[in-house]
Amino acid sequence: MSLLQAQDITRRFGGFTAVDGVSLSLAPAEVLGIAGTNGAGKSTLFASLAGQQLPDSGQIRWLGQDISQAPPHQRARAGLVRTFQVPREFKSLSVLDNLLVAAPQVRAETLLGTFWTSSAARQQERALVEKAEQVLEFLNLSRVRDTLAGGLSGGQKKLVELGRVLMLEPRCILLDEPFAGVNPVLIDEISERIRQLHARGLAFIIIEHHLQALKALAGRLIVMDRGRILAEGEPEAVLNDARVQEAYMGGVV
Ligand SMILES: Nc1ncnc2c1ncn2[C@@H]1O[C@H](COP(=O)(O)OP(=O)(O)OP(=O)(O)O)[C@@H](O)[C@H]1O
Repeated sequence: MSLLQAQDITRRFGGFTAVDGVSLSLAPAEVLGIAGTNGAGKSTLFASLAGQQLPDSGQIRWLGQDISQAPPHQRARAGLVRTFQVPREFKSLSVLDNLLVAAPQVRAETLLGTFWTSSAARQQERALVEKAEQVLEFLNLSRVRDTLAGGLSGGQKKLVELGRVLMLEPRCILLDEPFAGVNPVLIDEISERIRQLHARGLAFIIIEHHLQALKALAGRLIVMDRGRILAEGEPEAVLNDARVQEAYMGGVV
């Protein structure tokens, strides 16, 4: 059975159709890449899959269940999460606190240390801090644990964004341009973390303009153009497809 299945997704903004009848399916523990020209509808498709925007028509299934109308937090609780093209870190919170506030059980005031007195609550907080520290270690971010997130580099912010969704223990992560604004060393680092998570059984859909890095990760690639799927299949073959070459500036892929 598919982990995630989207059938005929259409999303309009006024008279403009940003996503036009897109269907895709993702197997458990698969890595699917999505590339495409600017404005092709990739992020809008993600917003429909993750629930930030409801499609005007079409159906989304998660493990066979219809989740088309489910809000983002319900999808996240079921294991489907996304990151954003522009990381949404809390700039004035430390890296550790950024992970803690992403955990579903945490109330903001607990982080500030006010009236959080019962021992069960303290135990829960300790367990969460431990979990966040493990995630930070995995992402090589332990040394910036107490740094304010607003002061991090572009690549580190992308790692924090990944850490925040890992706190939700997902089965599938939708990554929106994980390599945008990231230096080559951190692109390798982020790619390696994705590989490790994939080896542990996580599925990914990755939107990315950095095609070489995407090709190295994805087992299958979809290229979108003007709201539709232009080509789909094995990454090398898709990138060599004449229609794809044409869409990308007449041949420079
Ligand atoms: N909230 C909105 N209101 C109106 N138009 C929108 C809205 N969101 C997206 N669009 C339009 O829908 C189209 C698809 O946008 P989208 O961000 O999904 O493309 P994309 O493939 O992710 O582009 P990029 O690679 O540049 O991030 C664009 O023309 C965009 O201007």
